Amino acid sequence: DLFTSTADLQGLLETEKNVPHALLKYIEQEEERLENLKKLVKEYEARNENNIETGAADLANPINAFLIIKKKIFDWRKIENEMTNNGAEEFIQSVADANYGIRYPTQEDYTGAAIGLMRLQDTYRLDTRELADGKIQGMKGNHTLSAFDCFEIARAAYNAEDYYHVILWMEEAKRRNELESPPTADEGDILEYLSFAMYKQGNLKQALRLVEDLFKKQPNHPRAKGNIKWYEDLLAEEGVRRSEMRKNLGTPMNRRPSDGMGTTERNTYEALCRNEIPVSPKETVKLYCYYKMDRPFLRLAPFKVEIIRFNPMAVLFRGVLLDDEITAIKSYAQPKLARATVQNSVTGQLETASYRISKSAWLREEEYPIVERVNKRLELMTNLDMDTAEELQIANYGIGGHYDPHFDHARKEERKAFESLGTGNRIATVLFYMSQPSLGGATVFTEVKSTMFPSKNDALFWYNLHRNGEGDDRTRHAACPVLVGIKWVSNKWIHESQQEFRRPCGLRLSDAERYVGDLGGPEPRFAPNIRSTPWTYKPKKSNKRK
Ligand SMILES: O=C(O)CCC(=O)C(=O)O
Ligand SMILES: [Fe+2]
Repeated sequence: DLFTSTADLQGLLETEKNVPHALLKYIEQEEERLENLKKLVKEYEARNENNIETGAADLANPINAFLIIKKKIFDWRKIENEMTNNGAEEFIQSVADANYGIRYPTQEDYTGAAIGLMRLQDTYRLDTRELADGKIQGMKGNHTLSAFDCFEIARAAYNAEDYYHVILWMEEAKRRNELESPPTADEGDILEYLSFAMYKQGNLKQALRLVEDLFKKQPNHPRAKGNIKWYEDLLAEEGVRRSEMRKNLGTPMNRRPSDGMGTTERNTYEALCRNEIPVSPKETVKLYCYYKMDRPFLRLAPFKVEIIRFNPMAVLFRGVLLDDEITAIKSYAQPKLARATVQNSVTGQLETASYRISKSAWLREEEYPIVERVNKRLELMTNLDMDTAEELQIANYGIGGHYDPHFDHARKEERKAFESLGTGNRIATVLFYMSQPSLGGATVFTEVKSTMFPSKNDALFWYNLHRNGEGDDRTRHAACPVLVGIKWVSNKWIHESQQEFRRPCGLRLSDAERYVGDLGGPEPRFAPNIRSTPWTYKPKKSNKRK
């Protein structure tokens, strides 16, 4: 599929160049075929003149008759072959085939793109008309949607039984269709879909009015008349008197359907995506940045660390991936991009899901020296052991691409997760931002309510587990849909095993880092972060001992 990744969509534009060439080749083939057919016509014409005279006599002999039949069959097959063998199928296949260098969108891409647009509309509260005008948060694009485009978006919603969006987009289709000359959509179809969606959303009177409008315009419509009666009967059942059925329509109800997410979480998630939830100055005043120099190498090349949140701690490493490294990593990942999967919490199996729309690829350090270099850097950044970490994952989001709120770590009930890796749970996450979308695409934490907009070259880091090994559910987070622009990220999921001395266990839930690699040394806010104090066991002094 193409809609799940903008990187692949870009490929579509580039490979479109090949279409004229392929079409020309097909036309040449067709011309040759028609020439052959013309030759066959000539042959037949010549033969017929002889045959008609001698043919009748030949038929008397059964052997001759048999041979004539046989010959006719073979002749006819030749014609049939020449006629049907027009290579169109092969041509279509070659165009649809990625091997030819052209990947053509499928119906699924079309639907996926439409659903992505509706997700953007919901998350960022975009007005349907403005969106159709190509306006996004005041920015004017250079394309607008026709009535037919709106109709198609509405139909994608209809197929997903999402009548909320059917109403929004069919109404827009209707409005545009009335302004267009000639109209691009079929008015009858719009009215029929719209009236059905009105009925589904609990607006019987509106449904009746629309279907009557349809009947007025198309008295021979196969369903209009029957539907009028149907809606009238339903209204009567609800105790509406006949004289009232066409009065007091009011504004139609149109409630957004609930998806898998709870309403509260969804509201928080979307508000965070719009960056509408302010952080208290009481919290922000405590934040600071420092140079991480707690490893010998870092004395020469310190990392710039910004603490962006305490409890649970998250930091941003500034400028840890160079532009050239990003370009290289993207190019390695591009041919490997595949639709991102999620783990089924019951079976542990990987599957695709509409709540995660992106494409991703894994890069092995054995294969790419740059990836090896990044892994080494990750060790210096986090002070954690990278031998047990997962390979570097690269992700590119598509139209309205997003990832609904989730945990990176496995929760207690998800026993099967990471079982095959044998390296324990995901202790920490590093998220490199490899591009900066113009609008949207933030990483948001729905429990602690923080929003982080991607900034290219930087990396976000947080611990997923408490020091006692339990999952820290305050790390629940999501990737907001990309509104305008392109989003590339890269994740490193670091695991528990082999961190025994890197991040020693804490006994209480409250044992928490105040900075990256905190082993109990002074806070970098007050002292240079030049040495990680080795972890030592210090028993509490007992009062009783003398
Ligand atoms: O892309 C993002 O902002 C977050 C991605 C993420 O949470 C994930 O891939 O697990
Ligand atoms: Fe995540």
